[in-house]
Amino acid sequence: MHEHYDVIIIGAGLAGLSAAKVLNEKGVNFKIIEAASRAGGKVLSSERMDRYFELGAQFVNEDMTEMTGLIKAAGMEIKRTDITENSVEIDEITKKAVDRFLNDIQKELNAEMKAKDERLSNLYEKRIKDNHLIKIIRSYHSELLNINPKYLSSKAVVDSSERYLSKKSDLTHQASGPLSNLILYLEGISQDRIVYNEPVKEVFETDKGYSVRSVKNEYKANAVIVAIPPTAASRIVYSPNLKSHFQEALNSYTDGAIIKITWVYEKAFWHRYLVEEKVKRLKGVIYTNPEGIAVVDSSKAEEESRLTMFIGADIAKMLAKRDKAQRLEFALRLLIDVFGEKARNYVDAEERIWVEDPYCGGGYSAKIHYGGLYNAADLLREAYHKLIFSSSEIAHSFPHFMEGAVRSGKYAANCILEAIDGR
Ligand SMILES: Cc1cc2nc3c(=O)[nH]c(=O)nc-3n(C[C@H](O)[C@H](O)[C@H](O)COP(=O)(O)OP(=O)(O)OC[C@H]3O[C@@H](n4cnc5c(N)ncnc54)[C@H](O)[C@@H]3O)c2cc1C
Repeated sequence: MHEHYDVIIIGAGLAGLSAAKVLNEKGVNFKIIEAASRAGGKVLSSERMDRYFELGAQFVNEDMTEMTGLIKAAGMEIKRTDITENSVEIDEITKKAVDRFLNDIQKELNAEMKAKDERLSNLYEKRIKDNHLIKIIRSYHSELLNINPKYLSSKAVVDSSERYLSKKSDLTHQASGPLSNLILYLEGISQDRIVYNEPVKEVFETDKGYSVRSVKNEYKANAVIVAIPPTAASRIVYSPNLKSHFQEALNSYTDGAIIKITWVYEKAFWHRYLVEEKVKRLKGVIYTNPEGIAVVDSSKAEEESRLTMFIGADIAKMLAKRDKAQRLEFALRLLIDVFGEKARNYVDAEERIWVEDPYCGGGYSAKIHYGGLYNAADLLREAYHKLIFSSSEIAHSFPHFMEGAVRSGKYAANCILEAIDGR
């Protein structure tokens, strides 16, 4: 006999754990089925005796109220990232500031992106004459969207950027301690109702509800929340009615690719950098060659000095195949090109390759490819009978961020509560 649950949640990332928190408050009998041996998904801290690194998500801002609330509930504070108004992003080749330029061009492009769907790269390659500027924009998009812009739907990109409901940068704040504390806090709420190491393979609608089959077990429930990235969800087998309703929307997404490397230094040598004959503080470096790499000052105010490099899209896929020493040397060489040999004198470093992670989507998040349904998120976030999808990608607000995942999980749980008995 299989135990019958009110709700099965597939995935114990932030979306799934946040959905579980709502269901727990309403006394619902639920179970979470997680593919990996740990909860948290793309939130992952590596902790050592003397320091920790955030290997996945790290930054928040003050408009991300669900996340700031959870960080405090988990016993931590919100700390400022050590960047100032005066900080700039520079282009590695021309050594000119690029962030203002990128903002201006983005506003112009957004209007055109909305009008007609195109491959994102076509949009600016047709309109911008300067090849170097094209490279900067391509590099910027490859890192930020972690997919080569030639594969992406421009309309979907602008649609999700409009759902980022903040005028502030997403880098301004961080938790005072490891985000794994937040995951532990949420896991504690669901306690023994999470099973690990059980990738879900099949979801079938039956006369009595749903049958969810993992690699080891079959679970029965009245309702299901599929709280995993849409690309991971597209690899599950569904009963014919679910397949015909959702599969096209799920197949509209493509996985990202990202590698994150963080170095710790004794001194923040990037605090005094000559940009266009003025000493500026660097907030990030956009490299134009190779494409798709950005570096940010990830230090927290009054804490040790850190630089974090994000390597996105094609270059991330290429570097993922090299061994660790080769990859770190390649990344370090880029820092040395910009900052000189002092970049070599780091005291500690940590990397994480997310590329081709089968369950977390490979990058910051999955994105809608050109030719897919640009409004796939709208379809996926509406319940069909008693099944609903949830993930940072499809959130109404702050998609692709932790905040979006939490909001999406809460929203999905409330929809399902309504569907099962109006609680
Ligand atoms: C390097 C990196 C840096 C980032 N930086 C930031 C940042 O600074 N700020 C920010 O806000 N966001 C950041 N993000 C994005 C943020 O991590 C995500 O938006 C958020 O964590 C996604 O949560 P989720 O629950 O939607 O999905 P996930 O975290 O992907 O969780 C999905 C869960 O479902 C499980 N799963 C998948 N398939 C199955 C299956 N078939 N059966 C069972 N379980 C399954 C997975 O194992 C995983 O545990 C970053 C991401 C990365 C990778």
